[in-house]
Amino acid sequence: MNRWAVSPRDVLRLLRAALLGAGAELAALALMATAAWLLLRAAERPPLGALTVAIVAVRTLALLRGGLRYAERLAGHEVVLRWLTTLRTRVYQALTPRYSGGDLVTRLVSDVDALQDAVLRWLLPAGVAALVGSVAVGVTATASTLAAGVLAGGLAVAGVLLPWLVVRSTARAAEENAPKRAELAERAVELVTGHRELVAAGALAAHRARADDVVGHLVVRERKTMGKTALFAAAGVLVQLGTTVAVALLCHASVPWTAALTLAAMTAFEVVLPLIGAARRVPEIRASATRVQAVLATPPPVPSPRSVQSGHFRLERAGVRYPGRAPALRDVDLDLPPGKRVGILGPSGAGKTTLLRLLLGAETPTEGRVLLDGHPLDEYADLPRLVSGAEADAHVFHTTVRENLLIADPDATDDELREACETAGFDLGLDRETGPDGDRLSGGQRQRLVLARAVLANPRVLLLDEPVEGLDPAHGDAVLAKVLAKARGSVVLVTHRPEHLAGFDEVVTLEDGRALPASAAGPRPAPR
Ligand SMILES: Nc1ncnc2c1ncn2[C@@H]1O[C@H](COP(=O)(O)OP(=O)(O)OP(=O)(O)O)[C@@H](O)[C@H]1O
Repeated sequence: MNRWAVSPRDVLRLLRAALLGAGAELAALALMATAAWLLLRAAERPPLGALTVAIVAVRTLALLRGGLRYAERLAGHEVVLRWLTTLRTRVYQALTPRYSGGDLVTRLVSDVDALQDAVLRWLLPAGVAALVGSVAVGVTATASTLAAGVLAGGLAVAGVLLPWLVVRSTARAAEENAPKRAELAERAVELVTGHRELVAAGALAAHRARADDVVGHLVVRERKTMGKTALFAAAGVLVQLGTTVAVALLCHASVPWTAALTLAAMTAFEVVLPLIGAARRVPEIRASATRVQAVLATPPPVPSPRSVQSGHFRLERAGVRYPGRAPALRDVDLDLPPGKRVGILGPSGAGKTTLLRLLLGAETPTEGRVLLDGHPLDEYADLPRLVSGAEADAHVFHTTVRENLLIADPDATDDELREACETAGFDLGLDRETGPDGDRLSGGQRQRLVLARAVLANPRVLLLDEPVEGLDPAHGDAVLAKVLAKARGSVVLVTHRPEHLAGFDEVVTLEDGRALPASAAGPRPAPR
């Protein structure tokens, strides 16, 4: 099996579908030719016996055409659906470690579906058209090589040149429209997510007008492209007419045989002409295929069997730089053996969350190294079991409080869940619905639910990102003290309040992504 997950059996199945499709179209072609021959031969009033074979052939071919078309649809869909099942599994396996949410769905559903269209609407019809066209040219050659040459030329123009022109013009239009499409997507998202703010500022109409402008621009461009495609399709019909007339004039055979060949030529175009319309989707399919190929080409990180031993983290001159931005973090050294408590201070944007994300393995250092027991973090499959916590953007599942907590400890009893809630200062009932990503909770409740989950998980390395920021100071201090008292291993606490770090083993103060030297960071908190 190759990178595209196409097995030799798939190729055979595809070939079978193409042969069935070609059979159906050839039956249609023969039906037209035989019917024309029959009509004109009947006009010569031959004995009925001379027409019997043709009469039976017309009936047989009509039945055969329908039957073969049905069989071709079945065979074509069978091969595509089987192939897509394997391909989707491969793409999913390659995607899950690298993407999530909408991006994953887009790549998995839209891109792979586009490949289905590539086979059913493009590859199979093109194969069938080539087979039918070749047979039509071959049969015409028995009467006149010149007519056969003209037919071959006409079919090549309608089946190759015109679809290629459509692909070229659609691809160019897509390229030109890409910035406007991106702008439209951005404006649409702004209109939806920022609707309330836009209404409050009285700017909704202006924003909507700008979005309408973009839509108007795109509609004009789309119409132009559609117009061009329609012109190419019309040109295809003209080529069909011209070629058919030429075949009629150039075939020096009996009248019934000439009529049969002429109608056969015309019918051959019926198989080829749909390729012009189908060519419109080629650029889109090509883009999807490139994206799927890129996903499949990069082997997914294979989690090694390495499992955590002592759980000793070490940052060595670690840094993170987002493209086109000043470094979010640089040259940070940190030693975090089991049981050590480290506090992180620093102004907004100093890189505190980025540092936690490095320890979680959610961010890869662009400079330096982040090691766990001496090995890079991506060598561990079970990292989330060791290190977790209450990150600012932790996900709240759309279910009840209980289910959200049980994720941290599936065996916990209701009493244990309540105890964790109490520790985190979270006072809603366990059956309370949380809504999508916790939007039926207040900001503070959401934050404390995430904290209760971290308490319940009780990991060997607990990371807390400003966990009591929304609470009033006295209540926040009490909650934090309880949470820290329950922590069984190392703790890294990001906070704006140095008094939270009393008793911590080390305090790192970040500024512009750098750790300040200890003397510049102010007095160290009292030891525990
Ligand atoms: N995904 C991202 N892409 C680009 N820049 C980012 C990204 N995430 C963070 N940054 C930038 O990196 C810098 C550090 O961000 P970080 O979230 O670590 O700061 P912080 O100290 O946690 O701030 P705060 O106290 O406000 O939460 C900031 O300048 C931020 O704008």
